[in-house]
Amino acid sequence: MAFRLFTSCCRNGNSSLFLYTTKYIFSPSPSSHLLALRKCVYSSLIKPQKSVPKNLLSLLRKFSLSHINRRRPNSLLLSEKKKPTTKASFSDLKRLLRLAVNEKGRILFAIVLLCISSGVTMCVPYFLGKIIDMLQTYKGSELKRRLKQISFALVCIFLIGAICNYGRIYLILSTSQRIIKRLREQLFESILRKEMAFFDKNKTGELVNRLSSDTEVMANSITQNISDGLRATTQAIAGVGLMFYISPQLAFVGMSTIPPVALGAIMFGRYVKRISTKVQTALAHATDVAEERFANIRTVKAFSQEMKEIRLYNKKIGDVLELKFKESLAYALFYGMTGLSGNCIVLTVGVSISGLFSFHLELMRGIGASQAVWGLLTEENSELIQPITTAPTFMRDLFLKDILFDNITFAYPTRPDVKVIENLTLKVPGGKILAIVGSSGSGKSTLSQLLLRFYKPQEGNIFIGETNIQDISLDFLRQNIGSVPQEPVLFSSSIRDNIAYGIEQTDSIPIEQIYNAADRANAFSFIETFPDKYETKVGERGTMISGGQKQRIALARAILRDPNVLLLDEATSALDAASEYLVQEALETIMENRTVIIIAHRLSTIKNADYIAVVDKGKIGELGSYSELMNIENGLFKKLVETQTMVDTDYSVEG
Ligand SMILES: Nc1ncnc2c1ncn2[C@@H]1O[C@H](COP(=O)(O)OP(=O)(O)OP(=O)(O)O)[C@@H](O)[C@H]1O
Repeated sequence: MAFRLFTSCCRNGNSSLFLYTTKYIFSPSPSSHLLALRKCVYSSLIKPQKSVPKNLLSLLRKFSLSHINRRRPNSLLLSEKKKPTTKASFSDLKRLLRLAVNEKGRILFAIVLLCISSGVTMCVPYFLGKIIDMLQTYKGSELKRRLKQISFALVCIFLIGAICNYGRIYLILSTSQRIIKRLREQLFESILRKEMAFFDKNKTGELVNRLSSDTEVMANSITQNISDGLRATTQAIAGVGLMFYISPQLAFVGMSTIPPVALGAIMFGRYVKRISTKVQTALAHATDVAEERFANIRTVKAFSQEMKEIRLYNKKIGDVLELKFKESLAYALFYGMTGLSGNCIVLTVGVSISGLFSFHLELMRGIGASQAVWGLLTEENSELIQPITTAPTFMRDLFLKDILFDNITFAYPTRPDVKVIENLTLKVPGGKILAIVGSSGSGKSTLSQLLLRFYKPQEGNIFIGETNIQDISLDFLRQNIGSVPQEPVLFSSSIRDNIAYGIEQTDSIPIEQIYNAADRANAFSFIETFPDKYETKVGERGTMISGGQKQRIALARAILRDPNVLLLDEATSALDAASEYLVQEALETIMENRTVIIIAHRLSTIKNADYIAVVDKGKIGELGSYSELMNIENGLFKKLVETQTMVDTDYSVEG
């Protein structure tokens, strides 16, 4: 790929890309590889499209994608499977077992320990026989001496067995946890990299359940289960061998029960795999209900809906129980059958053979649980996210240019038939303030989501200067567009961490920069009143501080990144006059020398804007300054103002 890029650069005569690509190919160290790679990507940002041919840009994107994937040698993204299926296949099993490849050293050692401890267990009948022989053969002090000897030998052997067992169990359990950890890391990364549309379609609780429960079932099926299965295998081989040694005829009679039981085990295995997939899905639904209710506990309580929610959760858990009953029935039937066949053979051998069958059953359970996880661990619908680095100033200047929404048509992927935006063209002049107004649901926030590339329009393009935003790397784009949403979300950490959110090296950022951002957002004084100041915990989603304080922390967060483009979504509900004033004052100072797109609900904001765009049914209905729009007889904007949709704030009274 690197060489294709190289030759393409030569062909197109692009000197800077040529230089960077050459650096990448010939640079000796991995860190300079990365640097050269980043330069390649960034160079695509600063070049106007005309000088970087399209084929070269797409090659560059593919190249960086292949690089990102190479960064993850242990990646699980191996399967091309798109949707989870319920059909058992050898590749499912192979894929599940591949999870254990990185742990093969530990697993092999555990197997050696298992062989020793199993050997010890199998020695017991032999030694018991010896003791019985002694009791019959020897008397008095000779018997005592021999018993002492054999007891000492037995204690030593049992001790070795115990140590091996200890080592085996520790290794297997810790290996299982290591696999779970890796699986969860990769699953979390894969989920987080999905496009926004994926999150519209998948529920949070379900994803959380995949992350917590499914991964555990999968890992256990290839660690603990393999250990138990191997123990059963060694014991079965030794037991069957012994049976044939003692009486081949009897052994044949006893073994005749194995084929029907094996057939039954295979059928049960398939059934358990299907049930396991259903159980995990039902559990995911139940987790989703719990997660959503906990997250919105204030609404649940305010509407006194506790009993209804309890009933709903009980119903979901009831579904899980029903499936678990079916699973238990299958297990009970299975163990009943294997127990019966075990009794038909010699008891110990029977137990080992039934252990083998249950190994198969557990493996099927693991495969069942893995179906949805494999579905999530694909590159499908994933965004190419690169680590944030500070871009040079000359590249950031791109974001001072005009922003053009060029003939955009868009429908949300979950509702493809409803065109939220249709043939919309809007130019936001660089360095100016544009207020977007319009009735609720007219598509204002959608425009900001398209600019942040949360979604891709079905038709049309968005340009910054002459560069299509699709040709700008995602991290670079989002790093340079500061966004303050209508309802800012804080994470359950300290105020300091929340302000620094979005800065890659949160710990190394000088505290003065945080103070400065807080000061500019008018948040400094209220933070100082808290006993723990910047280390104050804000609670889950910032529930421990007020709405106005939350907004100012979110503003400080946006200011700290010093973006050239600001996207502000004003809250529709009015804050108290003092908070309103402080937020507004902060906004006015930070809007200077930036391109600002503000989804406006307040008259004061609208009056301060250079331009006002009225969005009406997914199109731009009117565009102009405040006085221009107010002068349009029966105009959309005039009507909006007259019908008091806007929040009019008069700070002179209470501010
Ligand atoms: N994630 C989504 N999936 C499907 N439809 C959506 C999604 N988000 C918004 N919509 C729909 O798109 C339309 C435009 O929504 P948008 O949020 O852009 O409106 P808005 O003008 O910002 O409204 P408001 O002023 O009330 O915030 C609405 O009909 C809304 O229901």
